[in-house]
Amino acid sequence: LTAAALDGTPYDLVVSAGIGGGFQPGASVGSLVVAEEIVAADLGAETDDGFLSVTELGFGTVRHHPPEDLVRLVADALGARTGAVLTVSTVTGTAERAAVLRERHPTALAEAMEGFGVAEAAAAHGVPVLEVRAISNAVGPRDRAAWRIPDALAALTEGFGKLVPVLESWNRHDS
Ligand SMILES: O=C(O)c1cccc(C(=O)CC[C@H]2O[C@@H](n3cnc4c(=O)[nH]cnc43)[C@H](O)[C@@H]2O)c1
Repeated sequence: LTAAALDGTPYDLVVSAGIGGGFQPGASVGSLVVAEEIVAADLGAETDDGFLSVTELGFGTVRHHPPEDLVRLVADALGARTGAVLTVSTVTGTAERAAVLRERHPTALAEAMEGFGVAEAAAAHGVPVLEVRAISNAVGPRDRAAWRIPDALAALTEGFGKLVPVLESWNRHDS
């Protein structure tokens, strides 16, 4: 982003894409999710009164919002669901942790590990961001053998084929 800006050829859009865990039953394995919100779900502090996000602690943000019109257009083109995509630094591996995340983020459809960092970089450059996740596994008790990474990557590849015309015709100033 910095090099492109310095070159005088800045990007119009940043896309964070990859596989992710899906909260059930909303995001089944093999489906696609487009983020309405990109949320840093574990950035903050544990206290006697529970988890406090950095925003609640008085600094920073834990949410970025992709352009609403673009999210709708992309989700329609891909046949994807839309919801919050959580960024976590530890892959959820228990039903208890999944329930905590669901309670804190009722609109969450997926979790992954990169989206918030990518969105922070995009925001620092004033560039809009989009996050697309192909669901490779259910969020919950760890069952590595049940991850379907090739299927998810195939779904993502197919989705990207449909994404190009949408991105090419999108005018960010419509949003
Ligand atoms: O647990 C393992 O043995 C293991 C082996 C290979 C890769 C991993 C990963 O955790 C890959 C993380 C990678 O995939 C995204 N991802 C996919 N599913 C999830 C999830 O349920 N929760 C968080 N991240 C997930 C993530 O964005 C990374 O790019 C583990």
